Amino acid sequence: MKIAVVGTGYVGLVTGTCFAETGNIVHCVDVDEKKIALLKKGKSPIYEPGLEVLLHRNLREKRIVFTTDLKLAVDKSDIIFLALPTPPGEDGSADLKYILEVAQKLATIITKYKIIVNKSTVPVGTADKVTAILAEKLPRELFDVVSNPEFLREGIAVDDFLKPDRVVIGTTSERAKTIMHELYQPFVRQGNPIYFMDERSAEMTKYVANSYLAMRISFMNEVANLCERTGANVDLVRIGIGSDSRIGKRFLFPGIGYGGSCFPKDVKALHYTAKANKYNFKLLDTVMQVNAQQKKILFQKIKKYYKNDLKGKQFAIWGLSFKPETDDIREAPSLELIQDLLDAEAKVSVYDPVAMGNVKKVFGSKVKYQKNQYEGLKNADALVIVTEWSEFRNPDYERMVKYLKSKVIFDGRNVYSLEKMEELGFYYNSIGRRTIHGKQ
Ligand SMILES: NC(=O)C1=CN([C@@H]2O[C@H](COP(=O)(O)OP(=O)(O)OC[C@H]3O[C@@H](n4cnc5c(N)ncnc54)[C@H](O)[C@@H]3O)[C@@H](O)[C@H]2O)C=CC1
Ligand SMILES: O=C(O)[C@H]1O[C@H](OP(=O)(O)OP(=O)(O)OC[C@H]2O[C@@H](n3ccc(=O)[nH]c3=O)[C@H](O)[C@@H]2O)[C@H](O)[C@@H](O)[C@@H]1O
Repeated sequence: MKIAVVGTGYVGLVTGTCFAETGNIVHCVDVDEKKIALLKKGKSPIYEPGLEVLLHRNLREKRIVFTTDLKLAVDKSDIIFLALPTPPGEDGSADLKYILEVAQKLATIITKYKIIVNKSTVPVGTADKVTAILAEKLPRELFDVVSNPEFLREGIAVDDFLKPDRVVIGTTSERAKTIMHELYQPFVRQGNPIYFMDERSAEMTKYVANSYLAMRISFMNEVANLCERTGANVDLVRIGIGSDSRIGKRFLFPGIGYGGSCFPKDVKALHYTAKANKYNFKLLDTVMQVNAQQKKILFQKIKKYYKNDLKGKQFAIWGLSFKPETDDIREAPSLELIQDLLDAEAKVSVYDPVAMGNVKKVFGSKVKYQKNQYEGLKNADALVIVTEWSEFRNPDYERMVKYLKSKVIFDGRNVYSLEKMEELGFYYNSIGRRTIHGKQ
């Protein structure tokens, strides 16, 4: 099949590459010339495990083409995916300007039947808005607008796209349904379902999935805070409840709040949709409040330990991205923590396997960037673990003990067992578990 993907960010690039991988001819379009130049050379502008291998293969086989020319891509394709940003506006609503601008352009380019697919996360009613824009200039039989939300996670995006738990397709057009069904067949061969529904329900499904997951995290963060106050261990509670198949084991990890480009913005956007429809969605308010509070939890623990005097104290931070296996720092808890530490006149040195370049763009020379995880520990008053990268899980404890000025760890991700920390004599303060006071 012939496909265009407009927008080559996290979603567009993975979508385009995976469609090419199943034999389709894909034209990927972006307005960012630098990105397109890199991609033409087979270099991914984002860190996403496994992506570059597929990119190289499909470039070599000429199944994927990168261009800044929207008309060329549309002329060569039958299905046009929109994988454009939908950032939050001032009021929390999803800003649709990128989608609607491209829809205006498509209305002047399309000359034969095309399916326009909203891959971006867009509020209920967006398919109707795009349809209305196209219908101003085009006869109705020349296009269908489909909602096909994406559920991939960064860091495991290729796998998620190639083997989705389900594919959701919102369309009431039989013609579009048949084509979309054929396109997605290679991805659901293991028996995972394609759910066809109307456009509005598909649009709503995406926001509800993200908001529900965000709610689970906020719920577990509150449980963790209560566990700390009652002497229970949240990790044991998590295992205890997760084995109930009605609850499930996944996405119950407490931490320092959800970040990333999607949960924060999508919860806000659903909240806005509720408000716009005169519905007071109380749970969503709480999900956001709890998350904002949880993002401060490590800083509060640190402040308490040092009795509010952080001036001149030196902290080594491990992990900056909003989660492991990505260089994405959008809404990452690390950013807020670093800013709070700097405001308190502490010294901060950081290490992350892939996200340091992005953090440098935010903090410049205000913090020290270390070439490995141990360097920053030299003379540091404490280690602070913010992102649970695998390489932090089984570290060289001897070096840690040797380098750190004091054996103090604040762990926002429960990376170490309490027994190990006790054995090594660390002061160890984690989330939802008792504090180990250690031997200094
Ligand atoms: N990042 C993620 O893991 C997921 C994101 N989504 C949704 O997918 C959408 C896209 O998200 P990301 O890929 O993360 O965004 P992104 O910001 O990484 O990529 C968007 C791309 O669109 C390009 N662009 C902007 N205007 C353009 C135009 N007029 N023509 C062509 N290209 C243009 C930008 O240059 C950029 O490369 C959002 O609605 C997001 O909520 C959905 C599922 C997962
Ligand atoms: O719409 C999107 O963009 C995507 O948003 C999330 O994916 P992503 O943001 O890549 O990352 P997640 O793995 O969901 O993690 C989000 C945040 O929640 C936190 N988290 C996750 C799981 C958990 O148990 N506890 C927890 O605190 C992570 O640390 C991270 O900050 C969803 O999981 C995807 O299904 C969705 O497609």
